[in-house]
Amino acid sequence: MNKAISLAAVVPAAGVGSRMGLNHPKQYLKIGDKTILEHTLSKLSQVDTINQIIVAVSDEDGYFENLNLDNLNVTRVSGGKERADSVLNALKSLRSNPPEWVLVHDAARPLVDIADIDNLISSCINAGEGGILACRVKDTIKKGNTHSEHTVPRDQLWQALTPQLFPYQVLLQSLESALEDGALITDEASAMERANQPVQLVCGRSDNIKITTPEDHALACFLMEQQQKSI
Ligand SMILES: Nc1ccn([C@@H]2O[C@H](COP(=O)(O)OP(=O)(O)OP(=O)(O)O)[C@@H](O)[C@H]2O)c(=O)n1
Ligand SMILES: C[C@](O)(CO)[C@H](O)COP(=O)(O)O
Repeated sequence: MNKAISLAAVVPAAGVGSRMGLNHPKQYLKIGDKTILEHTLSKLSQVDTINQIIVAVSDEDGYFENLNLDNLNVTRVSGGKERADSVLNALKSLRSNPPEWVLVHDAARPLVDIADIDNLISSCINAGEGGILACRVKDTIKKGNTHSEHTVPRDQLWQALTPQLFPYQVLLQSLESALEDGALITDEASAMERANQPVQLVCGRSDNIKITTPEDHALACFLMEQQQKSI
């Protein structure tokens, strides 16, 4: 259990899911009886340390209002063109009553383990610096486009996951500055690295997959079934 801290969760959920190839955003695909987004919000709502949940949703999204959020304390804000824009919009919405810390978690990662989230929060709060869930790569990694140029040494390679947890003001400033400069920001850690801020790598489960392509959805359905059996 983490001591009482001021921690807000931000859930970027404004993507179109183009790689999933559907006629609706992938976060509304079902896994069992709930949508991916409902699963993700339900997971975050079970983390005692999280005081509020801000979800960035496209203004054109007609699905969110039909979700069964079981009276979850969730606030909707507008998404943006890219994931980083959606996250920044959500961060700006917190300026009037800023939290100390903010945890950003992809809507598309419903399988996240609550124990991993608690571990990330403990690691960051105890160290006084931000960090991300990550897992070491398990395969041999090749560099190249359609032909292998060479094998990349993998002893220091990690796959970045979410949640990613950082001090709120520092993340807001770092992300705002990065986007103003036109930097390519695909996760919060890259904005923090750009600002020379520390980013801890906290080991997380590799089944915390981001549901991106059709085969990910099939795998997620199996994994969620296994997860629910173990509760
Ligand atoms: N403009 C965007 C783009 C993405 N996301 C969110 O960021 C998370 C990770 O992004 P990704 O997996 O790339 O989702 P999509 O952008 O929807 O997928 P694709 O790139 O295949 O279109 C998702 O929860 C997605 O909803 C967002 O909030 N706003
Ligand atoms: C944030 C992230 O999930 C970490 O791996 C990833 O960068 C999101 O990338 P995407 O292209 O927006 O899915």
